[in-house]
Amino acid sequence: MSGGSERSPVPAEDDSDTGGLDYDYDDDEDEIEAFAEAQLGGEDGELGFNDSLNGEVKPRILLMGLRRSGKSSIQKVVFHKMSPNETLFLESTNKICREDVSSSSFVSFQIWDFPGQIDFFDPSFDYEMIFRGTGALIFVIDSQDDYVEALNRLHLTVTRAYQVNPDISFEVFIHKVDGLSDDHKIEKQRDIHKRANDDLADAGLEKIHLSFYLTSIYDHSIFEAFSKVVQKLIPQLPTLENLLNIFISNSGIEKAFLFDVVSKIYIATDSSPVDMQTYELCCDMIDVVIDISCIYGAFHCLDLIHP
Ligand SMILES: Nc1nc2c(ncn2[C@@H]2O[C@H](COP(=O)(O)OP(=O)(O)OP(=O)(O)O)[C@@H](O)[C@H]2O)c(=O)[nH]1
Repeated sequence: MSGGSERSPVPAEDDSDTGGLDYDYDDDEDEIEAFAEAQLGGEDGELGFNDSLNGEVKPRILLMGLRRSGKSSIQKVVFHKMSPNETLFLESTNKICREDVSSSSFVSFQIWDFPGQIDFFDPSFDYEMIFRGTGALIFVIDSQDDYVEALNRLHLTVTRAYQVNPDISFEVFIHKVDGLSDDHKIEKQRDIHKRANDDLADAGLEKIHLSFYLTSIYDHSIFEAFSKVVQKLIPQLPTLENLLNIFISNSGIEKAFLFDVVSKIYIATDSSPVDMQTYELCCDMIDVVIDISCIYGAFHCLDLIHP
């Protein structure tokens, strides 16, 4: 997670990095900080999440997990095009960061990035307010670390969140799997899946559904996983899938994705299974398009329009 001072809106010139594509990252860090201080300090419990967010309600995605599990790296790599190696220099975050992601009518949500060390179950911290407006909760587990504590924390987080809002999608990212062999990955996933579900069953909460993903910022797995999380927040998904089915059956095209170009999240695909290699190929092609449009694209067009 980046230090709080680094979480500033993307500067204007960054538009050129995306070929002038419109991407609105709107950080209201001061508001969040004020909220967190108010909540954690217990001095001003009246400041609520929705009060400070200029009235607009977007689906909220929470990024939670222990310290150094990789939450901020995920956000930076997926939404800020940071190179994975640069995340090595990210500082630990000590406050909640909210980010608005609005690049199209389908991709419009907020990401709330929680510092690992925060005790949001502190009685003075209004977690009900947090979970009430949440669409998806991503819990990040560092697969290269001992995950017993992470699983305890996952259980606590999920059960509390479910009590407040049973409609939340619970997504578990078994993260940093780049350091593991294929066999080891499957083994870890199986173990984490079993332990997490056993914990829920012991608490009589087997109706809570957890989705698991093996992720790494060093390959496309993080983009694929985030795509699936975001898709669950898009009410028009069945319609989009149908349209893509019609498209491939009438065009002879093998596979179709509807992409959010800037983040490389795919918003929908036809109903045939997703093959990682095809997805990666499409992502690479998008990078080429972005690079070329940076050189020849909208930026220069704007020069022509407004000389
Ligand atoms: N190998 C590997 N390292 C990763 C991956 N994702 C993140 N990291 C590294 O994990 C470290 C911690 O990442 P952060 O993003 O700062 O973790 P965080 O969960 O935001 O940490 P806090 O701010 O303390 O809560 C950094 O050194 C990252 O480079 C990954 O997929 N694979």
